[in-house]
Amino acid sequence: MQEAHIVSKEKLLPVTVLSGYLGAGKTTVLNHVLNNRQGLKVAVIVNDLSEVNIDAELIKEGGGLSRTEEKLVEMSNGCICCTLREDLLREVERLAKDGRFDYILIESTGVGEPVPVAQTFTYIDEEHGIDLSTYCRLDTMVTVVDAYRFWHDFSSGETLLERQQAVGEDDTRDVVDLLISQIEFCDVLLLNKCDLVQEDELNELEQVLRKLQPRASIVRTSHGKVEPKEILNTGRFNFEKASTSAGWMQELQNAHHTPETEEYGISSFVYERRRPFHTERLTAWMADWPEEVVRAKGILWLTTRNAVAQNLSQAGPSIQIGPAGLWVAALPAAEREATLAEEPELKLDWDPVYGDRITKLVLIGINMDKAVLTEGLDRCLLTDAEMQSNWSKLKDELPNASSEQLEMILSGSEK
Ligand SMILES: Nc1nc2c(ncn2[C@@H]2O[C@H](COP(=O)(O)OP(=O)(O)OP(=O)(O)O)[C@@H](O)[C@H]2O)c(=O)[nH]1
Repeated sequence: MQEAHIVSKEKLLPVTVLSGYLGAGKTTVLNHVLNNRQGLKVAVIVNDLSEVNIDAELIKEGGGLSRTEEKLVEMSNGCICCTLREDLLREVERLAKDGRFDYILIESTGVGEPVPVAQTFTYIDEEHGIDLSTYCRLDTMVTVVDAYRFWHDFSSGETLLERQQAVGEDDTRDVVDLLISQIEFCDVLLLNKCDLVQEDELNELEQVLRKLQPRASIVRTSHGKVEPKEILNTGRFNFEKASTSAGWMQELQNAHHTPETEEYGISSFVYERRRPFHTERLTAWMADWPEEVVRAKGILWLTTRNAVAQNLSQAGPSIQIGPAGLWVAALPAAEREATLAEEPELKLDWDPVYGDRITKLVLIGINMDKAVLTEGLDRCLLTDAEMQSNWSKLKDELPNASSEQLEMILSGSEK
């Protein structure tokens, strides 16, 4: 029988997770905090993809942990966001039940995604019957950004596999997509290695990060020297807020339009149209992606995939398009009515002719010319004459139109 373990909310063990790309300075931050932790008894979990846990060695050498009173848990040969998720659950449960610690600090691998790690603390794991929220609370998600290498990594166009940093053979992520996912889901951004970057460049980078992630506090550090109170016991984590904190999402929901920064020309806007794209023209436009657009994200209406809304996600040179789900307008009548009855808010933005079909794209960039970009995208929309033509003759050379999707498009299309 499972031992009952009920802890009052104030006594829940706080947890801080450090994420950030390889070499950004996570271990350096960890060592600094351990050496300045003001009497807190800390348990540290260090995750390394390889068999040899180098970071754990660096922490032992760092001398910030008391050998008798504290604990260093090494989790090697996998990633706590995927292959070692169960091990993470069990370790955290064990450390919390131990009752000796005031805090758990976790250093994720440089290639780890923060969302699944946060989910581990937020949701009951039905499979293993572990509910970490009865023992501990996720206090702060921290992302360490390497101010010196940021733009190099952001614009490299390389995949993790090409850099031999992938979690496995099927890990097809681009370096930039990983950087973006770490920045867009966090409570605190540590802009580290500031000693290596000019003030002006730092100001610009900070403004870009602020646009990409308006909710997080941004702290500049050199050699990981951060005030522990910036990342411990901040009480900042909130899954709901973190999940919707990305700059593009805030912009899309119109909740938070951060003003343009004149000095560095960093801005954002939403491109919204109730007319589908001519897929070939849009593909050509995207192939020559305007490099002043740093991040674009949103939903596309493509003529050649008229039944399925498409997600577009771009960061630097990485552009991904994939199905987001059927437009409600493409559902058979009975299903459509049922969906509208269930989700009446859909009616608020329902077009009498096109239903929920729409393109809504957030563009974030440096020195963007909104008029030029808007004109460029408008030229990719169907013309009035094309709107009247037979859309099934239009070509679609986007790579991920699987036959299954195309089938849905053909049978679901009302055109
Ligand atoms: N100049 C400079 N070097 C730094 C700074 N922070 C860390 N470093 C160095 O950068 C290198 C990587 O730092 P780590 O702390 O090991 O980075 P990490 O994010 O833990 O790296 P992985 O565990 O490989 O993902 C080390 O050689 C550090 O000494 C900094 O602010 N300035």
